Amino acid sequence: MFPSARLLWDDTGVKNLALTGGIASGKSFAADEMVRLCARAVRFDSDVSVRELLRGDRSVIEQIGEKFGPACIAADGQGVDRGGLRARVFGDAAARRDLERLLHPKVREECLEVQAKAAKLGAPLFLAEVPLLFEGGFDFGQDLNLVVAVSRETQLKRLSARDGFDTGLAASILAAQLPMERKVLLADVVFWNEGPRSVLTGQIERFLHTLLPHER
Ligand SMILES: CC(C)(COP(=O)(O)OP(=O)(O)OC[C@H]1O[C@@H](n2cnc3c(N)ncnc32)[C@H](O)[C@@H]1O)[C@@H](O)C(=O)NCCC(=O)NCCS
Ligand SMILES: Nc1ncnc2c1ncn2[C@@H]1O[C@H](COP(=O)(O)OP(=O)(O)OP(=O)(O)O)[C@@H](O)[C@H]1O
Repeated sequence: MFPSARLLWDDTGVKNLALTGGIASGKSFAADEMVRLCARAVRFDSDVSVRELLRGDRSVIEQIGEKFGPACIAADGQGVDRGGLRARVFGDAAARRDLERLLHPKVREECLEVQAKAAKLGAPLFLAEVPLLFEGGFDFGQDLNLVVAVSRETQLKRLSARDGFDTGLAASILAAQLPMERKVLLADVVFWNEGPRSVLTGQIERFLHTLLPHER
């Protein structure tokens, strides 16, 4: 059965959605729009979870210092220097996998906690943004995998406008991710974000209207 068929008929319980895409494809914008359009939705953002671990989890910070060196620790020693760590892991696949092994179980644990809270609250929707959903086999029993997709050209343009990364770094981050075409094939639902923001908003409005016709 097409996975969304059950969701469309079943009006009870929280609908669990995973949202992914490539770097700078528009995941955060799409998630912002989903929670704006569905006020009772509960959201979890893996990138925010990672940032909190890198800022405040003493054991994570110490292990990163030991594994990847002092250039990855902030000058005041209070957290991880994300720029330093980015430069370290996107040039070295083994280091990146090591970092993922340290962080991903913690991110998933937090995701499951927020998901349990959403169910307890009786939220209609739980939305988890997981950039490496397919690469990492991230599974929280989601009903649907949503992908926000753009062409590589647009992705690189938006990434460089937002973060100012040089082309070498941008290419190595993209090389660490499944190609967008693969993500699109693995998706249950694709949002195409090549056009203006209003076009993505329109796609999300229609999707939510179909999934949750009684929710505003
Ligand atoms: C390398 C780090 C320090 C860079 O931090 P920064 O603040 O610049 O980026 P941020 O965390 O906001 O991630 C931005 C985007 O980069 C891409 N990205 C991040 N980590 C990875 C990775 N391991 N592999 C491929 N792409 C990645 C994703 O598209 C993500 O949405 C940070 O991304 C990190 O610790 N990554 C490892 C943890 C991880 O795998 N995170 C992905 C979600 S679980
Ligand atoms: N349709 C659009 N038109 C123009 N700019 C856009 C559009 N959608 C998103 N952007 C811009 O592109 C950049 C990337 O979008 P966003 O941060 O939502 O992507 P992301 O997938 O969450 O990124 P990351 O992988 O780094 O977490 C941002 O600067 C955002 O404002």
